[in-house]
Amino acid sequence: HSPNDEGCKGGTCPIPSSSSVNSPSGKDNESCGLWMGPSPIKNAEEHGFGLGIFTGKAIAAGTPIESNVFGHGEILLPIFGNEDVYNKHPPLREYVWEEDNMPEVPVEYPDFQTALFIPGIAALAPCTSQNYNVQLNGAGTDTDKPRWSAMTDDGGVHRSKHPQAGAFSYRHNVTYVAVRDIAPGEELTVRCSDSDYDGGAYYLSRYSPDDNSVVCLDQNIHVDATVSGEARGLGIFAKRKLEKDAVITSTPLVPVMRKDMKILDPDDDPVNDQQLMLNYLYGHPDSDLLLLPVGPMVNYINHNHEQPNAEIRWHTMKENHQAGGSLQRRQEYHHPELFDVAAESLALVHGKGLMMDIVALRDIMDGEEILLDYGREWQEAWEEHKERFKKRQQSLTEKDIFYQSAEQYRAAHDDEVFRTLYEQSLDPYPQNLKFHCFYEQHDDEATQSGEVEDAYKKKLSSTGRGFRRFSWNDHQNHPCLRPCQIVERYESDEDDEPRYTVEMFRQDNMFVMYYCSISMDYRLTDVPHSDIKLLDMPYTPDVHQRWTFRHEIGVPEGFYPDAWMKKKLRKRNNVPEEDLGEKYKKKKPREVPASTMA
Ligand SMILES: C[S@@+](CC[C@H](N)C(=O)[O-])C[C@H]1O[C@@H](n2cnc3c(N)ncnc32)[C@H](O)[C@@H]1O
Repeated sequence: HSPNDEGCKGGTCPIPSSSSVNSPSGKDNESCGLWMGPSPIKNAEEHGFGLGIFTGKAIAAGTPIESNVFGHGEILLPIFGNEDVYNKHPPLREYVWEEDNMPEVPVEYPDFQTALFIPGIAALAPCTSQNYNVQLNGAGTDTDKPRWSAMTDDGGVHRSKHPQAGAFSYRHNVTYVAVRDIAPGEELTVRCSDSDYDGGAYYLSRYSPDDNSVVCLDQNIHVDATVSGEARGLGIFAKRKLEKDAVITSTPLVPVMRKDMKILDPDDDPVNDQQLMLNYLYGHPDSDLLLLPVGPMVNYINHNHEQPNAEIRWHTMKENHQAGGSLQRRQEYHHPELFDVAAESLALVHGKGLMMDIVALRDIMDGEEILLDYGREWQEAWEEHKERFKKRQQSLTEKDIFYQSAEQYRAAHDDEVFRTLYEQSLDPYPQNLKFHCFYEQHDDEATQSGEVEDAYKKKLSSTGRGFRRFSWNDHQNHPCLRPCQIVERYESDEDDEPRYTVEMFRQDNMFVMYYCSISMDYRLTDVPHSDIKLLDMPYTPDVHQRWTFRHEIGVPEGFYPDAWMKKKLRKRNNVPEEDLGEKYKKKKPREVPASTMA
């Protein structure tokens, strides 16, 4: 890339890697290892809008980013059963990934499409199919098999004992890994199927603590298991002494309408109809507008009603970075003029956003957990939830008491081989678990190549039934995940990993993504143990139960401007049509196209 004049305004210059300024031989930044700032790439490549993430220090190929910088990876918040995220293209669409990057997630909620939201790098960094410098852990080098990985960990809660069950995400520790050496100052770019822009090195030419269009991300905080009262899961901790009024971290916010957090209820299943994501959104009871933090690690911040040590405030921009100032609109994220826009209109605007700061209310000691007060409404809702939970505990069924999620089952039986159908008849698995196998869908291929066995063809034509048989080794890539049952187990000549013969049925098509459906029943041999997953049956995990807690985080009184509040008679201050920012819409595609996509 050649230097681009536009991108250099405001001191953020895309500089070719051969440049002597901030070149790959540049020195590590002493004060900041990872920062967030106006993205030269988004500006120069017209690739979405807003902030990017930059490394202050050299990163060697193979190094995990977030777990290195923050001590832990990001949270994963699936958005279950919300096709509007794709169809209506709200601003949230710019920040989510498609479900097939982690096919075990939509298995939980197969009736409607699921989107994957991971804050931080996954949400903010520009993505490209070539010359990216980081990719998600688990992605491997095989382009047809992204298989992102997240840790699943319920923090020790059980649905029969803990009111926290299902109220926070059990999926976390998602980390990007450098795919090549990355130089100090370089913008992080992530892998996806988008080829509009072909990657290459871009640098934010400076990081200055005085420039508040740039936020240092790792100076003040790290992530660890929460130690705060009734919170469970993870939390954010001070990694040095912070003075009263210090900005601990800042985050861009994405508007979400309250109604969009309602889940389409699948017909027969009594599931919670509020997204888990609601528990991570900020809002006011008298407003339909909710705000989703998309900056790194902020979604881990827990609540303390009596003794918070931090509060949220709107980010302020110094004069030279006020909207319309020296930054290009594509790079200017914080737009205070949105305070005058009505909630429903704001939730349609692309190309503009708002930032909030997490600010110390008092001096905070090194190692203290950062805690916000989620507000009185939240506290009351939580107390009510606990009461309801206690009542429910008096009438628990054995099913609830002895419930074991797939994660809990796996943790207890990690080193066991999988039992075959025959073995299961003597020693069954819990009823809420089901085997799923990765495979390569190849109906078309089989019919076209005439590969289908004669016997099978005959059987199929006479009865319309029968198994299509093949070896798992016939294909290299296995992006599809389907329910399967285990027929046989045997040793392999190649390694110590057991192999299995499994069967998959057409009738299970309704539980899988459409392009993974099969038109005949399959019998696969040689399936390796590592490509078979014991997963929760649809709608059974804690997060989908009606009794789980759902409530947004309350913003302090006065935080929301008047224009965002529900009022019967208020003159709407709508954004003019031409300012909805259509050109800033950026599709966040799947990481790589599944080979079986039509
Ligand atoms: C923004 S998340 C906080 C991060 C969460 N600990 C995690 O690991 O994902 C908010 C949710 O965490 C839980 N939580 C946070 N603080 C809590 C508290 N003081 N008491 C009970 N639950 C809390 C609630 O389930 C709440 O809806």
